[in-house]
Amino acid sequence: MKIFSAAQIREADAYTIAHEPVSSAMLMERAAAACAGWLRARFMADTPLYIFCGKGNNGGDGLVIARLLLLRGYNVEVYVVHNSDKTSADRAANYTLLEKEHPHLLHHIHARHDFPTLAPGALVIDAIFGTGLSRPVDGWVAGILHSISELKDRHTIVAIDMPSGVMADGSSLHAPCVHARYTLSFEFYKLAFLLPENAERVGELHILPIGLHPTYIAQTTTPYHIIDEQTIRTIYQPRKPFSHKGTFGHALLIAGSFGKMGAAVLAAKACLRAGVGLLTLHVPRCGYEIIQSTVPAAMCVAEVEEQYSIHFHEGLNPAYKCIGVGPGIGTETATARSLERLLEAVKAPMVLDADALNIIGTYPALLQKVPKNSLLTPHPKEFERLFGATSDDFERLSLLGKKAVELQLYILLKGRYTAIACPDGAVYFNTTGNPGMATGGSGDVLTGILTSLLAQGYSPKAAIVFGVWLHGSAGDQAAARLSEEALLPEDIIDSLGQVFIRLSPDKRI
Ligand SMILES: NC(=O)C1=CN([C@@H]2O[C@H](COP(=O)(O)OP(=O)(O)OC[C@H]3O[C@@H](n4cnc5c(N)ncnc54)[C@H](OP(=O)(O)O)[C@@H]3O)[C@@H](O)[C@H]2O)[C@@H](O)CC1
Ligand SMILES: [K+]
Repeated sequence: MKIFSAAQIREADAYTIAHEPVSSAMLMERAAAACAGWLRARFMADTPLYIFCGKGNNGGDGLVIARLLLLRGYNVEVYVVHNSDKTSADRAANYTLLEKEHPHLLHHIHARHDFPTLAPGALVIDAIFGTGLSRPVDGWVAGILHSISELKDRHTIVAIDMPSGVMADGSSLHAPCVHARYTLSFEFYKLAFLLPENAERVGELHILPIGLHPTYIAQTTTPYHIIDEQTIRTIYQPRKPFSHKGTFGHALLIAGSFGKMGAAVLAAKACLRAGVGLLTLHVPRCGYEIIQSTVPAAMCVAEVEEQYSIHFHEGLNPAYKCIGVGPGIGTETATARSLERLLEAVKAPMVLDADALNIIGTYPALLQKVPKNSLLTPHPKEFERLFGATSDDFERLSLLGKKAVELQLYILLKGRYTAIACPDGAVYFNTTGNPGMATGGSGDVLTGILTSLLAQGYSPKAAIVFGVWLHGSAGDQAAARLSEEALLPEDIIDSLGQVFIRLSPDKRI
């Protein structure tokens, strides 16, 4: 699913009006009807409802929502926020319509002291600004956004299309914004919704389809995409009946050290469950019995070195189709030296995570030695160590994209919506996964999955997009069974099977 900019959304709007028998007023009606339907399904007609409307089309949506809910007997008051002397035509027409039928329900806000006192338990609809916001809000209008946000703990705030004050395509980190409990947005995710700095403002996000023209959507390019199940189904390759273990590749995982063998065990189990044909683990001496007894399906190469692996660049089996390195290996100087030699020796794309990334953070010259098209999986702190600090999430996203192109690597940035930046400039956001997965070990599971998919012959782009989605989906399956609180990385591994079954329904017994 594509993520469009505010300008492209306006074009989609205009294209739909030009190519379908629908006027801009009808499109507004459609958008408002989708919101009214959503609200009616969740809130009773006697809920006191306050709708704050701006002077643009977002305000127009608010006025139509008011009219539609009044028709259903809802208890509505409308407050027009006079943020501008100008108004849009569709908004003006809907204002006239409402004024004719319900003049006593219309109120006007020209200053902060015009803000009303709300009845207890009220529902507040924020339809002040949407995708047309062109600059940070200031003055008394900023005060109104503030007054709405202050209601958050006592009232339910629902933002229409965007929480007012949030810019669709740029940072509004320090700008006054409405903090909504729910955001009902039309047709597309907006880039701003996917970045952590807006999490508290957007609240629970619902995307409501309003039938924008499919041709415009298909023809228009954007670097930003949401990973959806439809895309995953085109990537996933079900197994053929005459397959054998050689068909699914031989992976090497370099993981674990004294006190961190759990990382190796988790990565190994995930690698196997994600379908690799053969798996070898390279561990220090202290890990040998652990691996042999907990992951019997894997082969194990143990070093003479007791606590840390420092010779993993030596004697690499040419049969390895993919090497994953990092979980729990530690950051000893000798380990770093071995990593450098490994990076010099290997030409095929690898998976680098955790301590491998921390080592590269300490010796940044190593970045240039990472084989092209490798997968790097930093969390935000590791990302900062690798590429430096940024002042907001938009700047960080742009740095992520820039580095992926410059270094010709796939770099993902872990988060609620993990972002995957590709060497061709595309960025994919993943929506699967849940806060239960924010546990030590969850990243090791991802490393195992990615190494497995690369070894099986998935292209680096297919492997990272599929792998991140799979990891999140398995986490969601596990959380549904066990709760987010009780979720352990092992449960993500155990749920991988259910996700594969979901992808290939014909395999169900
Ligand atoms: N295709 C779709 O998805 C559909 C979209 N639809 C809806 O249209 C919405 C977009 O409408 P839009 O373009 O009229 O812009 P909108 O968000 O109402 O803001 C414009 C107002 O903001 C003002 N303003 C701006 N910055 C300001 C500031 N800093 N401080 C103060 N004022 C500021 C600006 O004032 P001006 O700059 O003119 O003085 C003007 O009054 C979209 O979000 C969705 O809700 C549906 O109806 C149909 C299908
Ligand atoms: K809004």
